Amino acid sequence: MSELTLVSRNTVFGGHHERHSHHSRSTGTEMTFAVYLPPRALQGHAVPVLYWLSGLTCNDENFSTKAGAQRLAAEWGVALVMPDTSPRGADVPNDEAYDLGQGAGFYVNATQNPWAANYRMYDYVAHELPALVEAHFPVTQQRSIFGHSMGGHGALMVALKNPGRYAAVSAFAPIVNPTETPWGQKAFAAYLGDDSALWADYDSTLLVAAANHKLPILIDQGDADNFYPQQLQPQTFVAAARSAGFTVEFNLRPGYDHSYYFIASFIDSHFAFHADALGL
Ligand SMILES: N[C@@H](CCC(=O)N[C@@H](CSC=O)C(=O)NCC(=O)O)C(=O)O
Repeated sequence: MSELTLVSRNTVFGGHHERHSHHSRSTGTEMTFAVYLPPRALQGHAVPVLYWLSGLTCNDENFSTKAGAQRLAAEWGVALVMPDTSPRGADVPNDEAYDLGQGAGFYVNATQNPWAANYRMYDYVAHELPALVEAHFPVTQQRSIFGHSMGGHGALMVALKNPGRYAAVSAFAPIVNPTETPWGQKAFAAYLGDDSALWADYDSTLLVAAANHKLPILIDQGDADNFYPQQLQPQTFVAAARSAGFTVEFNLRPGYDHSYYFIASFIDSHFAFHADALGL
């Protein structure tokens, strides 16, 4: 278990918003993540954890500073964990495009060079980070997960691949079918190779059809999102999930785009959804 180095701590809504760095055995790099500990945790109670996965170009700070989530985490008494979206560093492979390389790890374990050595974000967010969080902070083993865009893909995919680990999953404008849409096809070809049959293991729309554990799912999508429907296609996932017997709430939000303004507008309902699933 790696040691944590405290990077910063801010008091917000009576809790602590902390950034920590540590050596990751998954990525072989120094990783930074943020955790929000609500007042209830600071008072000595173990609290459930809500994991947030961000989208392309983000690190742990986008959601921390733009979504308004700490007020809700304080009110509901849940910890929030916000990882980076890729390994980083001068020695870590990168690409000049915003949708590949640093800031664009797609939450997969890369098998192709030059990415394979460091781009193991599936192992990081699904296994290493939860173990680290549960060892270092006053949290229970109750978990839930949500995310945005590339992080919405990550949240749905990680939840579906780990039955019973998460109480619920929700997403804002998720990339639900990366094997069939341009962002996903580009990233999966680079990270996983040209054999598209090997991509299915990370595609939520394909995973949901075969999933036995039916956790509740919530998806919000803005209809003024400039990446909708070309990159996102949430209705494809919703149809597959409902056919497989999942309960899915899907909201198409008139006038909303892909930004954190959209996320901030509906973050309350995502917290209420996860709180209900966590029995809060
Ligand atoms: N720079 C790109 C668009 C990048 C972008 O919109 N990133 C989104 C996530 S998109 C899917 O994963 C984001 O969350 N950005 C960070 C923010 O704080 O808004 C372009 O120009 O098209």
